[in-house]
Amino acid sequence: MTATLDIAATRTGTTPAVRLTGVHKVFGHGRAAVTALDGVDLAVAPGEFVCLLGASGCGKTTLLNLVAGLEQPTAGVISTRSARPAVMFQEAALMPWLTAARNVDLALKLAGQRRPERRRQVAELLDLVRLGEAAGKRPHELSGGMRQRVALARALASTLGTAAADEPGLLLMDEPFAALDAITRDVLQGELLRIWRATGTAVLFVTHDVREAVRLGQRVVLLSSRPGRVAGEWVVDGLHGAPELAVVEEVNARLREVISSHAAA
Ligand SMILES: Nc1ncnc2c1ncn2[C@@H]1O[C@H](COP(=O)(O)OP(=O)(O)OP(=O)(O)O)[C@@H](O)[C@H]1O
Repeated sequence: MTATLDIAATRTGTTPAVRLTGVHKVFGHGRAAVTALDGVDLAVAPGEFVCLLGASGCGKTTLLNLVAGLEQPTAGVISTRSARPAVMFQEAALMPWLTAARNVDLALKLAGQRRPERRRQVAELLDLVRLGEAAGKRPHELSGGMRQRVALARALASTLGTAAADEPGLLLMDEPFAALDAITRDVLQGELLRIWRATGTAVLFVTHDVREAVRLGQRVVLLSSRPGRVAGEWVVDGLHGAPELAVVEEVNARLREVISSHAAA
């Protein structure tokens, strides 16, 4: 979708935080081959918050894994400005034997930070996610929401200490709040927006929840299923109240269309 590329380019006049051009991904071979993504073009501007929305199995995680460098595209090009995109998943996956502070410290260490700076950075990152008081607790002593806060601090830590450290980074989030209860999810969505504004990082956020996508994103990109293609795009920046609800309705309607056309195929 050239429209997507143009939006990202004209917003900043600079290189996008990530750009996918004609990206295909096929798993397996022959009759067993599954085309997960089929010619996806997408760009996220530096500092932009983009939500990638789609039904289960449409290729959202595959796309994120490709951007993270965990998988290679079958065809097409992916370029990222940030040397180390940070990744956050549905499960916090913290080291259970390390405290919250040591989990964040480990990410800083792996990012090449020296010990004297790390102490200050750990404290700053835990403060940023409002967990300063819980620095000495181990994951089993924390609630699900608190564990995700640590995971967020760790993800942000992993973007520090690179050649591009002074540039705003890229945070890839794969349904990070899906396993949380509704109240905690609501709180963490607000926290994420605060942290995004404070850090200026670009965010590519995967969700299957239309309301979450419209609340969080400046732009919502809808993927169709099997194969995953960009099937719609909405600029939703700064919508509140009735306009926000109207867009939720519109995106829901398009999502239903995409799902039913796939079911009929
Ligand atoms: N490693 C793999 N090997 C084979 N097929 C795969 C692999 N990973 C993903 N797929 C297939 O690619 C398609 C897209 O999967 P993906 O996990 O990216 O979807 P998703 O939109 O993230 O789904 P969900 O919302 O359920 O997590 C699916 O048909 C899936 O079965």
